[in-house]
Amino acid sequence: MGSKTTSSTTGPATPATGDETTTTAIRIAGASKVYGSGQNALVALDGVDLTIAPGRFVSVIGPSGCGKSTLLRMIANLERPDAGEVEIFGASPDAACEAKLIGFVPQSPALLPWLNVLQNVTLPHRVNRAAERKRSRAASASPRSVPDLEQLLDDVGLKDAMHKLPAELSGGMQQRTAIVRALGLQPEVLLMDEPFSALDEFTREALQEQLLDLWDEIATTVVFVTHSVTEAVRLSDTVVVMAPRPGRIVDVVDIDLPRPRSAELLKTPEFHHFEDLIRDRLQAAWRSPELPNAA
Ligand SMILES: Nc1ncnc2c1ncn2[C@@H]1O[C@H](COP(=O)(O)OP(=O)(O)OP(=O)(O)O)[C@@H](O)[C@H]1O
Repeated sequence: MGSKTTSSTTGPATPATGDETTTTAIRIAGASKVYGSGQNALVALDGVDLTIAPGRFVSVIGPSGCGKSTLLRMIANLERPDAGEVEIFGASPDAACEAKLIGFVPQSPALLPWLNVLQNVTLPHRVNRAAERKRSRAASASPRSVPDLEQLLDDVGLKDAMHKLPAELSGGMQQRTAIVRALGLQPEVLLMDEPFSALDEFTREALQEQLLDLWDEIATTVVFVTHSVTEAVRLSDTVVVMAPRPGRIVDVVDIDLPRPRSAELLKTPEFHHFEDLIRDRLQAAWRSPELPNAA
């Protein structure tokens, strides 16, 4: 059982092959983000370094306003850093989006209300397929294989809801639809911003289990923002702890609990050990002195 402090490399040590692109899924180096200017400048992120190996499940946790979403949005190419670099498999976030390497699941599922579940999850695929057909014709390459989206819906318990509209679904069902929609594009990196925060505890636990099953099947790299210590410990290989004012990483803790992580594991002393550890680190993050504003 181990924890690393103030290191921000997650995953097995990167061998010194010189070819970092194959051993690093996400590399963030010295990334800073300031909103506003002058007296109103707010340093949302200050000199963040983080390296994530392919296939890792990494959660980001920290007090409100510490920059978790900003960090995620930077990886997703929805924000640009004011300083520093972000790379996804050696490419810029722009190029990674263009190459469809990134899937994003926001806090609210954002389904198209006039399409049923199956149509919602297949829509991005149909749009991409048309674009890809054009590309592959030009490059004489074969298009990417299509995942079995109906099977994925079945896997998360939505078989009987495939032809229902979003308005006919519970919050948990809508969020499962959004997850399958993101996974349907077989992203190399799946970014999830508090996807289960609006759900009741039982639904949340069930979805955690289903997400872990899907992750196991699809073997993608996940960055998952959460406020829940239990959720972070259950899901993750690594938990990144952030502090606010300015937003920064203060701790990186490896969760070396066995997998699969069933609901039973949540009751074990080993699990509680990690919960306590992360809670302590979070409390320290709350108490950590405000650093001089770097803006
Ligand atoms: N577009 C924006 N313009 C101005 N300030 C912003 C913007 N986006 C975020 N901020 C500020 O940057 C800081 C970090 O925001 P961010 O949403 O990344 O934090 P967070 O850790 O995800 O918060 P929460 O846990 O409450 O969702 C906050 O103080 C927020 O008010």
